[in-house]
Amino acid sequence: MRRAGRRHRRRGDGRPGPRRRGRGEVRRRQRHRDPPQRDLLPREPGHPVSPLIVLVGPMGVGKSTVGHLLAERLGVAYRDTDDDIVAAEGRTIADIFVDEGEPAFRAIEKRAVRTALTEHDGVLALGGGAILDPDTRELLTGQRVVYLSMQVEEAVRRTGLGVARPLLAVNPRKQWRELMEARRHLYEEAATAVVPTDGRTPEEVTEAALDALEWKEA
Ligand SMILES: Nc1ncnc2c1ncn2[C@@H]1O[C@H](COP(=O)(O)OP(=O)(O)OP(=O)(O)O)[C@@H](O)[C@H]1O
Ligand SMILES: O=C(O)C1=C[C@@H](O)[C@@H](O)[C@H](O)C1
Ligand SMILES: [Mg+2]
Repeated sequence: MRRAGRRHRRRGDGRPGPRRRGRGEVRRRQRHRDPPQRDLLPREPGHPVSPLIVLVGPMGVGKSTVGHLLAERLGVAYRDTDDDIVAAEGRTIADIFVDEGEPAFRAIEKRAVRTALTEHDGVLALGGGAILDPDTRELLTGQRVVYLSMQVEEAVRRTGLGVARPLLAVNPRKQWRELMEARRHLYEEAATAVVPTDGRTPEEVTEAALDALEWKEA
């Protein structure tokens, strides 16, 4: 994990490749290069697909808001695994929790994340708890993962008491702290870059993420 200044391996399609942890690889700085223009690039059949950016972070941190802004800036599509689940299941996430419980939701989520990681080549936001799954964490190795972080006061401001977030339905401040104690290190370990969002507008967070990825010119 690092906060800025990463270097990325480049691959043949003119965009930076995902982070790899091998030795002896060739890396070049991304700064001052053209922003990715996925839609303009011809892709051979069978070309492996992976997201340009994967956004992780807790509920309400701004993954959807910033994800859309990033996608617009980079000229790529936005996708969100929570939305995929709702569309595929035909019911809300809160309803899935109530009807089937959290373990069943996590199983659905794990499949949704795996699918999205192999189908989507834009900005992909994962549900806040997706990081809990060890297989998902393994799949994130080698991806360009941006962890959007925030402190508890900001979290309470942004999430409130909304029933749409079942894990924060009762005593959100305490529940959020407990969730983060269990998850913070997982987000950090998966992250290529950590972008604090406290006191920043969505536009400022977007700039900070592009900066951390050395895509300031996008
Ligand atoms: N940088 C920001 N500053 C202030 N408010 C923000 C910021 N980013 C997002 N918000 C607001 O916080 C709320 C949550 O944002 P958003 O839905 O994008 O978070 P999320 O991470 O996608 O949440 P979830 O995990 O529930 O999908 C929204 O009301 C949004 O307008
Ligand atoms: O943090 C979590 O565990 C969750 C976050 C949301 O994105 C949803 O995936 C769901 O509400 C669970
Ligand atoms: Mg969201």
